[in-house]
Amino acid sequence: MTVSFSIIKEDARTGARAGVLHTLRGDVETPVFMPVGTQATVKTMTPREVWDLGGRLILSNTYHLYLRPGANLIREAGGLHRFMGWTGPILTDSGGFQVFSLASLRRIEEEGVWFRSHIDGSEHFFSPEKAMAVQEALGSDIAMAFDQCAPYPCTYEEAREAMERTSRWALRCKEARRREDQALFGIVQGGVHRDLREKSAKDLVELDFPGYGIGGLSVGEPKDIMYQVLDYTVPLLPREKPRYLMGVGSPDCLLEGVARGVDMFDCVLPTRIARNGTVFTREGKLVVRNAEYARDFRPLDPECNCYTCRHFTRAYIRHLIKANEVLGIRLTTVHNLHFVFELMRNIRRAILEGNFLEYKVAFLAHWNKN
Ligand SMILES: CNc1nc2c(CCNC[C@]34C[C@H]5C[C@H](C[C@H](C5)C3)C4)c3nc(N)[nH]c(=O)c3cc2[nH]1
Ligand SMILES: [Zn+2]
Repeated sequence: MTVSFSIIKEDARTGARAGVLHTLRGDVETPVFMPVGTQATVKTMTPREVWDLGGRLILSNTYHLYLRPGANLIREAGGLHRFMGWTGPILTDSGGFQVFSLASLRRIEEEGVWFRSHIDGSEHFFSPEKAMAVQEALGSDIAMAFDQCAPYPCTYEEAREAMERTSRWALRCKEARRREDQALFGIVQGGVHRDLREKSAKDLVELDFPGYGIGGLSVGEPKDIMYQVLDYTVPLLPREKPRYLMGVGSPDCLLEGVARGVDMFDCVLPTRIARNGTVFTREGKLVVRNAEYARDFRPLDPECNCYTCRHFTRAYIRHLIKANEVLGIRLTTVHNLHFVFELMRNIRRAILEGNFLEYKVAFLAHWNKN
């Protein structure tokens, strides 16, 4: 068995659950936030720093690594874990989302997708079989099925077509599997249409995957629409299997997703906004590069005990960022990753202690204050 999931505690008043994802490279406590390592690195962080901050399961990407440095090179390096020096479990997204969002799309056919690389414009073809071959070359512990994520907004027909193709492609991914040491998760599509989500979940549950991605969300729809879709989609999935809400999210979305029974999340936000000088604090976001912090000698977040907040001030970090000193975005990244990992630790503890609802209400009261 490559990946299995144990539920430790289910919350009495919400859909939240605390669990453990068992992988061949170690156990991961859930709910879990996966930092994103787009090009085989969590930007500006060493693997040791990600681990020490609490990162246990990181996310990398088929599309990017296929284009550069190439799947065969990483296979020759002994796989992605050895290539990037990460000994914990890795989840790779299939490239379905990126091909539709990053590359300049050429043509979608039943067979697969022709696209032009966002790097040099060269032409490529991706299919369920190709996406599985690349993920097997990378050697990730969890591979995501090659899917078609419908844009938002889109017509009912577009959402139906993308969902039905995703179901057919999920079967092809399952049939293309060659590695016994890699788990394959299916991805539920269906846009914001309940009947399409029900059909997608039915198709995928019949294929009996060890875990399920919830795709097609966080694509520009209002948050309350995303929460409504989760309200009726999560219950369609097997209770004993992990649910992964793809591309989510900010602290409020993490709390709302956990409350609806989501176990796994990934988002570029914490690391991406850190690189442009914005950090998470208990009271919401703080843009430390702004002039108002030039003589502010307090830590980024007075309530935070991360390395950055224990040793440096807003004034110093602002100076580094304005001076384009690399240390600046390293310090904001350390803080943001610590903030999100600490949030997930607090969420899990609150579920285990039975006061998750109170924790969620209290956190959001501060977070939405300004
Ligand atoms: C943001 N909203 C959102 N994301 C989504 C993703 C990508 C998840 N993150 C992986 C990713 C995506 C990019 C950026 C980084 C690195 C790498 C390329 C892998 C994270 C999705 N991925 C797939 N396969 N299918 C979806 O429906 C989907 C929907 C999303 N909605
Ligand atoms: Zn901090």
